[in-house]
Amino acid sequence: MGFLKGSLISGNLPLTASFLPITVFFFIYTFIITPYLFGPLSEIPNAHWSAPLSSLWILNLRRKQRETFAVHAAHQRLGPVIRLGPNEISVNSVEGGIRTVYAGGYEKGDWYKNVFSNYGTMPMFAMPEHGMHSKRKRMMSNIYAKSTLQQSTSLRVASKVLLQERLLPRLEKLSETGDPVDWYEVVSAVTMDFVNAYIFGLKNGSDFLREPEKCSAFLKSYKDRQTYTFWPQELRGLTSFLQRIGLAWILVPKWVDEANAGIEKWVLEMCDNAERTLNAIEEGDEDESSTKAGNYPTVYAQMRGALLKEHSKSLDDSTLQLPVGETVRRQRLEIASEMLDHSMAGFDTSGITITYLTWELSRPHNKRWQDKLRDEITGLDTPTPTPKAIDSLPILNAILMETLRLHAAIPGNQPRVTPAKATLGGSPYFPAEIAAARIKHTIAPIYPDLPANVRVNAQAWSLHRNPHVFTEPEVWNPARWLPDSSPDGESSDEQLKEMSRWFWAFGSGGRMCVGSNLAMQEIKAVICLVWGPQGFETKVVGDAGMGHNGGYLAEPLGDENGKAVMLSLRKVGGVGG
Ligand code: HEM
Repeated sequence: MGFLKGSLISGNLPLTASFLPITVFFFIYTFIITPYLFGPLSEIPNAHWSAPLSSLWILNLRRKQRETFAVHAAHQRLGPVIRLGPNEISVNSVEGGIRTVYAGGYEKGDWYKNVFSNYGTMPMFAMPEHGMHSKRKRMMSNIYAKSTLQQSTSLRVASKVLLQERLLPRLEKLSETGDPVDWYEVVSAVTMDFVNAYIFGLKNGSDFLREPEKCSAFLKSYKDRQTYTFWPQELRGLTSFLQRIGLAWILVPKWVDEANAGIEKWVLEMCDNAERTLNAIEEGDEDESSTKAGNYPTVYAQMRGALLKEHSKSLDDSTLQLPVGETVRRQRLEIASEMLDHSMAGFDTSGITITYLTWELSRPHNKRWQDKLRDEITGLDTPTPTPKAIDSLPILNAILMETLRLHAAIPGNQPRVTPAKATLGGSPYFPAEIAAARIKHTIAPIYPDLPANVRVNAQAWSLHRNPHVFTEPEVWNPARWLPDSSPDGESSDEQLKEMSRWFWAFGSGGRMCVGSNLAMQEIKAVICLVWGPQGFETKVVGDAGMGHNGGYLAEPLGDENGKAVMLSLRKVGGVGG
């Protein structure tokens, strides 16, 4: 036996010795040499030395919400197309970049679906594929068109009530006490009430402006949840596995689910209230007076009507038609999921924008812009100008555009997935001016075709900081958005055109923000109130919390007390205009 054992062991040795180097070489070749040198993405510069081998580097940054800055630094070092992981790249150019990736063909994939579904059903923002998405978008686009918004009686009335009767008295009271004002919290209340008034009608929406404690509690729980989206979004498999064995709480605490359920319950109540308003109108108990009072649930009614139309069109036999109430009841959660998304997508992005805009305007070195803005708005000669009149103010527009550029509320990556036979676009034969632009890093180099299912990202943070398009990109300078033919302007028509091509605060293509016109109208109306004829002089008294979050959203990080920017308000305008 001893002999047999000995011979077996000694007989194995040469075999292991000859296989070991081959196995090691095989592994090195497959998992290190190939991804580095021969893989389809191997020509693209690596943002980190480990990028061809593993996603750990980028995942770690995402978990800490510091990705935006690291990716930007890599683009500055390595050019407009970089590799973030074995199967992931980032682009930072218009030609050979966002123009191709976001024009259609590249789908959203599961990244959005994994966290932006509500009540177990997807709103259009989360829909992975073009077909179902474009059908839904067609249903909703018209009510968010600029002309619809400017002419909406319900929105005009709601806007007047919110600004004149709720925001103004609150700001006046705060200015009288002389206490520093937590501005991010105040504007989050305005933007939440505003978007909800358009979706559900004034009386059915939120009333955070008059219920500051409720607003504070909501904001805290809404923000605290945010960091936990990393797990289902980036590591779906692991999160689902832990869910199946009842251990999901290791990654995502139970209170996060409870907070999500609380938001769903709240939005469902607003939907049910909106439904009651519509029923009252349909039954003749309420008439156009509900519109006159700002109570018409415009967005809710649009989706409900579109789904009812779709339902009746889908039936060959009209006798199969269900009563309206029953059809709506069956579609209750589908409508609520879409409304929840618009409410949440609308309030925080606009609130973040107004917060950064106010911060910039209230810093001592930007005082001249605050003065110019006040002069421009008071020139309108009415405390309640129409949205059209407000929209025509060039300095106001320049201040807002510059804020959306430097402090885009969604500056982070917007992932898409390559289809089969994907390319980043561009032509291998480029004329002299394109070659010159290429040298300046404004156009991506041409890389070979990309394989299917590669994650491709772009981020507004980097697109908005291209020094060849935006001179001194880190400086907040509204003058760049004004033509050099105007007294305060700096840019030629050509420069203005080029900056607009690179402006990406609302994304681009078929998945571009549906609420951009609402956001612009609402933000401009708030600015007109704060610095208009009834308005205030604002100064920063504390801004340690104004650092940007480096994740998908860029809300201010907050100081040790969670405060973003503290302002002093001094009433300088006349009461009642
Ligand atoms: C300053 C304010 C806003 C900014 C900066 C902003 C930005 C964006 C961006 C960048 C996207 C594309 C995101 C992606 O593909 O990952 C988007 C989509 C979207 N936004 Fe906004 N947004 C703002 C206000 C609003 C408002 C007020 C609403 C309310 C209706 C809204 C509703 C939506 C919806 C529903 C989508 C998804 C569109 C689709 O899937 O086709 N947003 N937004």
